[in-house]
Amino acid sequence: MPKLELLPAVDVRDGQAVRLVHGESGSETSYGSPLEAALAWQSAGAEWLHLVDLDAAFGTGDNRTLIAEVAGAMDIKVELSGGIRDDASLEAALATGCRRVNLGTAALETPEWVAKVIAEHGDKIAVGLDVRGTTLRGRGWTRDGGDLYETLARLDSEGCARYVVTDIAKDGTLQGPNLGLLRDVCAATDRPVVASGGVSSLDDLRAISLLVPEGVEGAIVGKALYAKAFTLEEALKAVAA
Ligand SMILES: O=C(O)c1ccccc1NCC(=O)[C@H](O)[C@H](O)COP(=O)(O)O
Repeated sequence: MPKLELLPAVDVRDGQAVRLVHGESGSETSYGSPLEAALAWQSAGAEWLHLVDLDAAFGTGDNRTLIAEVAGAMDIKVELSGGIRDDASLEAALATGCRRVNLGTAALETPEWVAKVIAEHGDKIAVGLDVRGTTLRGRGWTRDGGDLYETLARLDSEGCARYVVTDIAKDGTLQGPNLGLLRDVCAATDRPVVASGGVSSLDDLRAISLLVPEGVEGAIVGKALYAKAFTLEEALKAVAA
């Protein structure tokens, strides 16, 4: 059985690595230099980095230069998220050398464009399904954007390669992942799913690992690492078994 991939998160707001609670603008705790954080996860053995431009997601500017600098400094695979909504932002994201990008708002607001870029870029495109209940949220998770399962069916039919699934109610709370949601999404699609939001302990990661046979491929870990609930080395060991 393949092991669960771990993606330590670096979310960037106003040039700083931050953690939010429920993804809400204004709830951030700052953790300093994004580059230092990313290099620390890389040194600790990460194979992936989940890198988010929160200002681009919220429409409060962007950290494009810094994001490119961080992505460019990584020897590991980078998943880039936040505010990628048109040809220019997609081009800039892919030009960082990242392995793949997450589209969120665009999948809700400009489905034709998303279908086109999925056809052009294949598995370089993942779609972030960020939900409250089963309602998708866009624009930095501030606006409702339709039904999760209807959108999933549409994206599946367009050939979307992978989904990053976040329960916003869990994100940044250290309350544990929504395993039921992950199971339900895996049952609704044959594409790999990356779990995001709420991981608080090594047991949470072991519980997500048990969903690998159902289709969960990876888990994004943010707050738990910054709060030192466990180290990345411990997390990698926990999912290696
Ligand atoms: O990814 C986005 O585009 C995004 C937009 C608006 C608010 C938050 C956003 N992402 C947050 C993340 O991807 C978190 O890093 C991730 O869910 C980790 O959560 P946690 O382990 O609970 O800190």
